[in-house]
Amino acid sequence: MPDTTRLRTLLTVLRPHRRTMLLGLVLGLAANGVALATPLVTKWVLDTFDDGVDLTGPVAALAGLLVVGAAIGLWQWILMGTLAERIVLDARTSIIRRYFQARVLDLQRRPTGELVTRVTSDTGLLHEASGSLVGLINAGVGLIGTLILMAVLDLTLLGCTLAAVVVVSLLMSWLLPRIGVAQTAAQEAVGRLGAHLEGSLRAIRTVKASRAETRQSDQIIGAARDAAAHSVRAAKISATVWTISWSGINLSVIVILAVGAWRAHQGLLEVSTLVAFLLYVFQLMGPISELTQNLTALQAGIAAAGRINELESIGLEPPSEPREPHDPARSADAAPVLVLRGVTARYGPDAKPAVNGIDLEIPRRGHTAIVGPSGAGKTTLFSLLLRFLEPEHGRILLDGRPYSEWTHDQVRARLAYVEQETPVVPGDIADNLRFTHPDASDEELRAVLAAVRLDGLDTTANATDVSGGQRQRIALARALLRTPDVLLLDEATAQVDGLTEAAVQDCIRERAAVGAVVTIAHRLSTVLDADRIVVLEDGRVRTQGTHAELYATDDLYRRLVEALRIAADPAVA
Ligand SMILES: Nc1ncnc2c1ncn2[C@@H]1O[C@H](COP(=O)(O)OP(=O)(O)OP(=O)(O)O)[C@@H](O)[C@H]1O
Repeated sequence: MPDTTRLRTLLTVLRPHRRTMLLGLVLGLAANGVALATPLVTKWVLDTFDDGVDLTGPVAALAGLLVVGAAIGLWQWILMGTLAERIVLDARTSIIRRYFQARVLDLQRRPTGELVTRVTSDTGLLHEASGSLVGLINAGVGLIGTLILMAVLDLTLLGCTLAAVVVVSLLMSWLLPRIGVAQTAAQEAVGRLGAHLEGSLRAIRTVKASRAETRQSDQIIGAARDAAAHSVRAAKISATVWTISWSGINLSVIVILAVGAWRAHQGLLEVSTLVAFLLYVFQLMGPISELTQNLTALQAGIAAAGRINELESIGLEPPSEPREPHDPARSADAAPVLVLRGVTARYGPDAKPAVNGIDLEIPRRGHTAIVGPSGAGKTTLFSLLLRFLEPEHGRILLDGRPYSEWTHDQVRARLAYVEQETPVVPGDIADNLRFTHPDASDEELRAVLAAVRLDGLDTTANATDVSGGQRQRIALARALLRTPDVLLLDEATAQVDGLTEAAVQDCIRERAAVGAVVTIAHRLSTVLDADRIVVLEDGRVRTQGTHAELYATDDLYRRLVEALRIAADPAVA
């Protein structure tokens, strides 16, 4: 991304705060004015001292300047510090909201850890950058103001100073862009570090069982080393710029002292003027170091803004505009609740269709089981029903109305989904059960826990402290709270205990008596229990019917059932 685009992104982030920045700038300029006046007032004190007149006025002016300067400086510091925090918070808020409005597949395409570092680490860099524009203008004005006042005091001495300023400026324009490059590289390494670390911690059991701890940690530490190496490079360049600037100014102080002393000796310059001039030379260090620091911060901010801007490429789900609410009375009881007509979908423009011309009706009541070989499109079908993925061709209808006439929210409010992996969300078991319906009463929680045979489970326990089977039943209980119209259940492939299997079975049966249940069936008992079975193959509906019909007529179905039978009862093998 070109630097101008990144800079524009940074400016977009800063724009809402322009008023505060303007106030910061005004305060900065006022502080600058006070600082610029101080040497002249000092000269006035010295001159008055020489003349032997009453010193009260000049000294009071000098003291007043110091107090006012300190007060303005303090105000500006707090103002800009608060602004910086607000800008970081705004950036974090907008990214977090964007993540949760994003299309599921767009989000899942990126490593989670990388997405996390954009919120935690990249936004942090905006902190320094937020004040940098104000700082740069302030420092520029301070620099020019100092040079003008130096010109007023003595042109010859100004010549010596300018030589140092020119050398320092050239050096900065050469070295500063390199700091930006190093910082971008460091941030990218931090992103890789986050992605790798998150993935490895998530798979910690596999990592340990594979005795891959050292290999994994070495790889992750490699990313950390990269980040450190790039940051060290940035630090070295900063240090070089800083040291050479300091030395240049120090050298010019010595030259100015020598030239000034000689000129004072010749009677061409008053000693008080030399003192004031030297004070300006020391003050010059302020704007110069401010310029260096702010340019460095700006480079870091531009790098961060660039990385934050990349998140714009994450596609969002269309916003949910309130439309005509669902009227259950209007939907004919006999009509299917969900209908797919010629639905084709793919995961990328060049990918082959994951489902192809699917025609399917889900009756308002009863259990429909989806079976098919791996990669047949079962999960894709669920993603389409849940609107994680949009069809390329064809339509999906809910209560006879196409999905396009419902909001994402309205569709999802009618469905309950139990994932195969059955993840628990952060919090205790009660939080997990109330995840879809936060207002559910304790009574309701007890009822669904009883339904999945987890009565007596301590709902205040941490949700991660439960067994795999319990986790599946908690996920099912969450889906059963407040009776959904359609229960979508992606059955776990892992073997579960008999009690869990029986509990799941009973729940499916009870739900199917009053509503629609669609399962991606991985268990023989689920298939045998279904009212209707849909066989998917290569993204198409191969056939559908009851177990008896399909077993008699379809080979693929027979083979799938045999495989499940062997899995269910290894003794058969
Ligand atoms: N996120 C994805 N990105 C790209 N392609 C995908 C993605 N998910 C699935 N596919 C592809 O879409 C096709 C259908 O996959 P899907 O996951 O729907 O199959 P499935 O029947 O659920 O398989 P399994 O039983 O193994 O879970 C496969 O060819 C798969 O490679």
